[in-house]
Amino acid sequence: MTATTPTTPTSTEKTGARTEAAADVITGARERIDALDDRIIGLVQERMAISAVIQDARIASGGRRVNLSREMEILTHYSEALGKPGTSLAMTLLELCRGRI
Ligand SMILES: O=C(O)C(=O)C[C@]1(C(=O)O)C=C[C@@H](O)C=C1
Repeated sequence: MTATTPTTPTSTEKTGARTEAAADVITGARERIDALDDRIIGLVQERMAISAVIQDARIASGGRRVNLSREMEILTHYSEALGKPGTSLAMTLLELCRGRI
C-alpha cells in the first residue's frame, strides 16, 4: 500500500468549475450567498420573536395560539410571490414561529 499525502482541494475542485475563471465567479457569488443566508436567518429569527409577541398577547387575553385565517393570508402571499415552493416556505416559517399543529 502506498501512503498518500492529503492535499488541499483546488478552487476548481471546490466549485465544480472546469476553469479558474469560472471558479473565481463561483467563489465570489458563494460569498454573497453566504452573506444573504446570514441575513435571511437573522430575519427569520426576528420574525419568530415578533410572532411570539403576538401569540403571547392573544393567549394572555384568553385566545388561541393559532389564527388560521391569518395563516391563509400568509400562505397566499408567499405562493403568489414564489409559486408552489413559496407555500412550502411559508408553512416552514409558520412552523418555526408557532410550532407544529
Ligand atoms: O399574526 C398572528 O396572529 C400570529 O399569531 C403570527 C403568526 C405568524 O407567525 O405569522 C403565527 C401564528 C398564527 O397562527 C398566525 C400567524
